[in-house]
Amino acid sequence: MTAVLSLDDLSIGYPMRPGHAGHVALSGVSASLDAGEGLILSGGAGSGKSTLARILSLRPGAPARVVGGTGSVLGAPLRGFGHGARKRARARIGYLPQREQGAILGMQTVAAGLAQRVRQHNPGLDDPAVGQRVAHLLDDARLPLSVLDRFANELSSGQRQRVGLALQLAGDPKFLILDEPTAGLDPNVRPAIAEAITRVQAAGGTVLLVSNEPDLCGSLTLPILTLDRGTPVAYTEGAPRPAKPVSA
Ligand SMILES: Nc1ncnc2c1ncn2[C@@H]1O[C@H](COP(=O)(O)OP(=O)(O)OP(=O)(O)O)[C@@H](O)[C@H]1O
Repeated sequence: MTAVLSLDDLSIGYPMRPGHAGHVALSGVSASLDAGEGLILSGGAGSGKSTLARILSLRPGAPARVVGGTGSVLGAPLRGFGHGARKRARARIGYLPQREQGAILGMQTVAAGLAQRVRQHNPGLDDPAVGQRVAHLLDDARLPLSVLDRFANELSSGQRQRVGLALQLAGDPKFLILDEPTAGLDPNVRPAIAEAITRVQAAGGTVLLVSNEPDLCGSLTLPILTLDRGTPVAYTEGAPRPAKPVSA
């Protein structure tokens, strides 16, 4: 079985640009995650967490580049040829970046934004089925139905983050990347995030969570990779996941 995430001595750098010297933001990162597994990335400010999360999302236009080692996500190589494979893999990756809350819906209401995302991933669904899926997504993100006709600027920042989560869950991601999803937000966001992680893993998806928040990380059973100034410095095994109950 191919690993969902495979990193071997990966280094990532920001290229030189006018007025800014290039620099290596991350080096020597190795990791492997199979379907259903997860990892927490922790570390201080500037340790390289968001840089790694962004590269692994395969979103185009990242300012950073892989400058050493090798890596792949959902079978797509992180560097070199493989644009087609990266595009296919990207469609199966959910990525909730840090601080991008304002732009999540464009000029649409929550209902329209979620329905659009559901249709993108399931072109054959009829309107009632799309509506049902949207209602499920709201439930999964612990949002009330009353947010459906709101625009992003009419939501609290915690609600916006949960809408961002629902948008990423709409495609049933095989790999879900959450970058500091609870930082600075109201405590209602935490259970929505923790439940989403557990649900994605239970469905066979893989999760990368960037977080330093003890309450969130402690509520999960995931291993923790700690970075310090661009270098991995510690790895803590996760707690064993509870066995599934055996039905008689
Ligand atoms: N667009 C950029 N251009 C050049 N350097 C950058 C850019 N973005 C981040 N860096 C640098 O890369 C390094 C890692 O930054 P990164 O944002 O990945 O760290 P982080 O661990 O996510 O920090 P935080 O917890 O503050 O979000 C830092 O030295 C940072 O200054």
